[in-house]
Amino acid sequence: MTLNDTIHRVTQRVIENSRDSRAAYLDLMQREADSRPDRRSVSCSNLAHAYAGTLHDQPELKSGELPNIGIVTSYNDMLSAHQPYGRYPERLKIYAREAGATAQVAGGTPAMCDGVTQGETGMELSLFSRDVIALSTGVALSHAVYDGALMLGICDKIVPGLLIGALRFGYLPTIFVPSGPMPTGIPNKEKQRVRQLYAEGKVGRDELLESELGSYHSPGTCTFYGTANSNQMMMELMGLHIPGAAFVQPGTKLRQALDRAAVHRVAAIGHKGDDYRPLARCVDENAIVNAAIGLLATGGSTNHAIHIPAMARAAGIRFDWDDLAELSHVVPLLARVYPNGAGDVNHFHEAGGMGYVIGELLEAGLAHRDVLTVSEGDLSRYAEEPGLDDDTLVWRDPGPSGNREMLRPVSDPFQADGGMRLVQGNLGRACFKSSAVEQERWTIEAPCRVFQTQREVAEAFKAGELDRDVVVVVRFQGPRANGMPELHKLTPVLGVLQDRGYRVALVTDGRMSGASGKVPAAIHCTPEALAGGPLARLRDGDVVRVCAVTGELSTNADLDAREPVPDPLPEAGTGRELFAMFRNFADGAEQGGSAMLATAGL
Ligand SMILES: O=C(O)[C@H](O)[C@@H](O)[C@H](O)[C@H](O)COP(=O)(O)O
Ligand code: SF4
Repeated sequence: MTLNDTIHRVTQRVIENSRDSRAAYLDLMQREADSRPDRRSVSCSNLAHAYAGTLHDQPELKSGELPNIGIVTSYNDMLSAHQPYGRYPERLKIYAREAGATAQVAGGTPAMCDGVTQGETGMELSLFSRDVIALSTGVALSHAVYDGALMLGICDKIVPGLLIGALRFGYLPTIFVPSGPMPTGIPNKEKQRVRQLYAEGKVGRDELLESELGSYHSPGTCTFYGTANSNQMMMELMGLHIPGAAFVQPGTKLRQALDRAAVHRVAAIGHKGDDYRPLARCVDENAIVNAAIGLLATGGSTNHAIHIPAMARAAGIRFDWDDLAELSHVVPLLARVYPNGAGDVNHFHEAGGMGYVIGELLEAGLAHRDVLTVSEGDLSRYAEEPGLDDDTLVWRDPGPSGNREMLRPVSDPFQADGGMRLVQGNLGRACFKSSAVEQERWTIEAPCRVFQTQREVAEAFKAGELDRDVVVVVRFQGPRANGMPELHKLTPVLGVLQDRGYRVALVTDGRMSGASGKVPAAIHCTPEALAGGPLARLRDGDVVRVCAVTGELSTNADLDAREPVPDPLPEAGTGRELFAMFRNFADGAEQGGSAMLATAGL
């Protein structure tokens, strides 16, 4: 099947817009590769420092003949998703020895859980933690003694941060190693129901905690299709996983076989072999467009409207929301996973999962087959699903959808177009995740109430002031104002208002969680309110229109005739004062909201 025209056109535009920056990136990677032909060019005292801690592997390392793999781990056991990584390094080192290689933990990165910081001040560090992770990855790999890299990370900011960091060492072959979702707990919709009851004061804290623990109950990634699981989807579509590794649960034999395969594979695709697959060449314009296509076809997290442009920049590629919106016109919605549907990622995986989605997209000419992956060949391998035949890892055709409530073919999708729309007008440009919102709510026009904190919204709700058709505006939540927190704690409140029969929408320059949905929301509004953006000129009662059908985000108020309200002062506490440089130099959400990339001139 030939490639869809629109996808072809968008990709050509991305290539054209990236011509100079991509050439400069590839040139730098080539120079980096050429300047490190061999570890034996590193001085002996430097090497001795690198090897001193690796008692088992010193003889092999000394020979300088075997590939040495750097592991970058984001392990901590506060993130349920990352808890399984605690034991990974020792196992990965054993697998490396089997493959005639050595492995070292090159370094660790922080990893924060947005589930823990949701609605708290710690959330104001969250987006910038991606750049801290990229910097930490850079620090880890700056010890130039590696021939390949393995990235251990799953959750929201971690995968984008690892990828951004690793791309600056893109001459190394690099594989992402997920550790899989936790088993299904209580249905996510039930969890949401109890939250709404709590917001209305109808159940108490004990009942709420019981329900939350029924959902988040053991090690593994949380099972909603939020940012973490969207990351896993993207790594498949970019060909950076062992095919089908995304959603295999921790502690299973299959998981172990996939981890083992990742180590064997990264040892085989280094520059000394005859199948060199450096990260810089894997992540090209086709791969970035594929990531966006996957996001749209599966109704993935809105956070990736920020992360994809940021990841692309690290590879010298320019990708923006016009590209995303144009792709969204032609990429059908093939999956409905909570918050866009009832089932979770385990159900999605059982129904055919990523193998099915990628197979459908490739078959219909809706994704680039032609990408260099870390596996053999092109993206076709990712249309298969892994399994065990006795103890041998095999890949099979996933067959038809095992559950048409959550996974559908291109010939009969949930929606003819993708799950994300661009809305724009005199209030700026914003993202609207249409996949989670009922179509009759795609247009909301109502007088607005303007807030500057989530807490103020909750108070107005409790006081009954929001019991009407309303566009809730929460401003000064952009990257430069306060680090662009997720405002997911608004979901139960706005959900209750919607369920009471009101027409409600949210407009904000902040983010929502990948777990948010249901309520129409124009988010990541850019330019942000700080320093005079249009949201800073809105007043209570102005009529605001959000329309995902026509792509509008506007008000009938004469904004030009008004002065913006003054910027709030930055707040201190929970370490926020340390992040001033990230806030001060961050660029817009559409560019990735990154001070690191902006000041690096990338
Ligand atoms: O973007 C995301 O996917 C979120 O950051 C997610 O990781 C977060 O932790 C949720 O806010 C928790 O979701 P619940 O509200 O369902 O607990
Ligand atoms: S998926 Fe979200 S809530 Fe779950 S561990 Fe990761 S960051 Fe935390």
